[in-house]
Amino acid sequence: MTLKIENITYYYTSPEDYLFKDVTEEFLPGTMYAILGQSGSGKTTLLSLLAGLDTPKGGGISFNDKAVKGMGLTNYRKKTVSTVFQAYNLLTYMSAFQNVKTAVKISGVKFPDEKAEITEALAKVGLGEDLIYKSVSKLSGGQQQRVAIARALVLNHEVIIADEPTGNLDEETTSQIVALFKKIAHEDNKIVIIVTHENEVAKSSDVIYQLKHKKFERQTN
Ligand SMILES: Nc1ncnc2c1ncn2[C@@H]1O[C@H](COP(=O)(O)OP(=O)(O)OP(=O)(O)O)[C@@H](O)[C@H]1O
Repeated sequence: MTLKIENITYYYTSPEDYLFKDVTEEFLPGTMYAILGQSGSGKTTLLSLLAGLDTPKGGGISFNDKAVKGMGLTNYRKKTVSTVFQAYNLLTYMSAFQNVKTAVKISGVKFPDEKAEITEALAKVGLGEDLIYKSVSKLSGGQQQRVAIARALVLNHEVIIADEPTGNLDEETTSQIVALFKKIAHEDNKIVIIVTHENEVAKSSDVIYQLKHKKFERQTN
């Protein structure tokens, strides 16, 4: 299982004004990656390519040696990759359980015992039955981010991508969420890729990519 980017190039307006060019990397299961870089360096752009929300201007992305473009971006998003955002992006008038259930419904996946799958995903992120039926608007920021992570986990996708997932959280909650992502990478053998500007998050990752001067520098912790 590998997610590969091969010679990818991206720019918004003109090719001369590229954000990155000819970047080749391989992302492996069981590994937590952090993407660091200054504001405006292109971290979110790279993530949107890895998440199948956009395609590179040059080069290609493949999963298990199949081109993402060939399988179709929607298909790739539905089957392979789940995304977690800084702002949680939950339906706040619904409970945690309903938020995860909605994601399952949208995906079209049919579980033999849906309730058990949803409850298990929520339990995995540390949310028990006392919390999962409450409106998410009544949960703390850290708990809401856990709901968003459970929503990403329930479909059992191989790639979990997160854009500044701890950006709204305090230090202690950040450590807990980072530990959770690490557990998902190491114990569930997933490819976890996190964009962050926080050194604390980067330090806990297995591999750091630093977007610097339009190039990626790779560093192993
Ligand atoms: N839709 C767009 N059209 C044109 N330029 C864009 C667009 N989206 C982003 N950019 C520009 O591309 C550059 C990279 O943006 P991106 O959001 O990927 O950076 P980032 O490293 O994630 O930044 P931050 O840490 O501030 O979120 C920025 O200069 C930004 O202004």
